[in-house]
Amino acid sequence: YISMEHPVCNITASVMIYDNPEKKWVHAGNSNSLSRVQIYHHTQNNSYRVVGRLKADQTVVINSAILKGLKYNQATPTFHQWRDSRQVYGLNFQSEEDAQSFASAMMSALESL
Ligand SMILES: CC(=O)N[C@@H](Cc1ccccc1Cl)C(=O)N1CCC[C@]12C=C[C@@H]1CC[C@@H](C(=O)N3CC[C@@H]4C=C[C@H]5CC[C@H](C(=O)O)N5C(=O)[C@H]43)N1C2=O
Repeated sequence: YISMEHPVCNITASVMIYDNPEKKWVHAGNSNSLSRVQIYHHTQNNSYRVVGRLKADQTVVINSAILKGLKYNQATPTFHQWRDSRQVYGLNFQSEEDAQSFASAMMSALESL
């Protein structure tokens, strides 16, 4: 099977989802544990998505399309966030370097859309 999607980055982060009614951030997958967060590039239709899986049990905790015009907000040097049609996502990185590495992969994905 030739997968049409290829990871263009692969970073460890804690994934958070904003609970709008409660007005607070919650840990995705209800687990304050680390996830492997990847940006996948679907080569055939030149689309991208962010996929995150808990390291502990591979639960998918984020699966969000990166759409043209997405505003990626680097709220702090180690907490970045963005919205999609359904939710607001936050990534808590372990270092500024990891955050920058993810941000540059996100930015180049956005530029190529
Ligand atoms: C207009 C808008 O959506 N603005 C967004 C940010 C944003 C800007 C541009 C493009 C996309 C986004 Cl998501 C926004 O301000 N949001 C999205 C939902 C929550 C929030 C709205 C209000 C609050 C004010 C403080 C800030 C926030 O939540 N922060 C700032 C960075 C900080 C970092 C980490 C997280 C982890 C837990 C901690 C907390 O909530 O106690 N926390 C925060 O307090 C985060 N907030 C937000 O990020």
